[in-house]
Amino acid sequence: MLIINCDEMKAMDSYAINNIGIPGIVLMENAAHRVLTNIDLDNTNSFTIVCGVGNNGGDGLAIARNLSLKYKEVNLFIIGDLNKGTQNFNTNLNILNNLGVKFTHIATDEDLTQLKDSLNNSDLTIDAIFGIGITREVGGLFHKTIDTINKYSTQTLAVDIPSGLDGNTGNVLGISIKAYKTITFHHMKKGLLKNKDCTGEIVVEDIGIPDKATKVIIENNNSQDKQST
Ligand SMILES: NC(=O)C1=CN([C@@H]2O[C@H](COP(=O)(O)OP(=O)(O)OC[C@H]3O[C@@H](n4cnc5c(N)ncnc54)[C@H](O)[C@@H]3O)[C@@H](O)[C@H]2O)[C@@H](O)CC1
Ligand SMILES: [K+]
Repeated sequence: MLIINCDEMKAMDSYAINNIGIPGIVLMENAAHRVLTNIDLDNTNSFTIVCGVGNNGGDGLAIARNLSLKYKEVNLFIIGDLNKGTQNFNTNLNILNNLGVKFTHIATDEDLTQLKDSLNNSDLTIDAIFGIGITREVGGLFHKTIDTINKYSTQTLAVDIPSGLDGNTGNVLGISIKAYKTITFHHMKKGLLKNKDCTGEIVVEDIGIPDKATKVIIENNNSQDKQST
């Protein structure tokens, strides 16, 4: 099994998008479908989905759409500055708006009460707050949101990486989602293997990034390592 770090994953995503020409939104849609195949949809009917405003959040929005198209009960929450959404996050949010799928923006502590009620009444929680793009310790309302999810969710499925976990080291950056299952994309990330307490079972899913992207990035890194020794 190939085990990679977050920078390598970002470089592979970028190579697939910019050099091979696969639009990021296609990878995002594939990611959403791969998450869905890991859910027992016959026995899971109500969902709380919590999204950040990066591409991990975009995955969460695509999952929300696909579930609502299957007539599942979806309670969608978004945390973060809505003016700073990534392009693919915004594309998915626009589709949801056009479909009339509503969301709650977690902007104050009071919004956590609604989150708590939703978590108490859902069969499954989907964590799409942060993935490989986490850059610092989790504080403030993000910290409280993750804490609320850990306290009230019956079971939480993490998209790519449990939010708050450092995908390279497995360290908890202040607080982390405790998932029963993590669906990670393309290849295993180093940090996931170091913190089973947060990841639960780990499943690696193919989202359509060609092997060529993996090979080019690994070869580049190997030749840089040789040059620096
Ligand atoms: N690059 C791509 O096109 C693809 C990305 N994918 C998904 O996108 C993820 C990576 O997306 P991004 O690079 O946008 O990063 P993330 O979505 O993981 O996180 C970035 C967002 O989190 C914020 N942030 C980071 N640390 C924070 C902290 N401690 N407190 C508060 N806010 C914080 C950033 O300001 C930014 O808004 C992957 O994990 C995967 O789930 C997949 O959709 C496949 C395609
Ligand atoms: K996540």
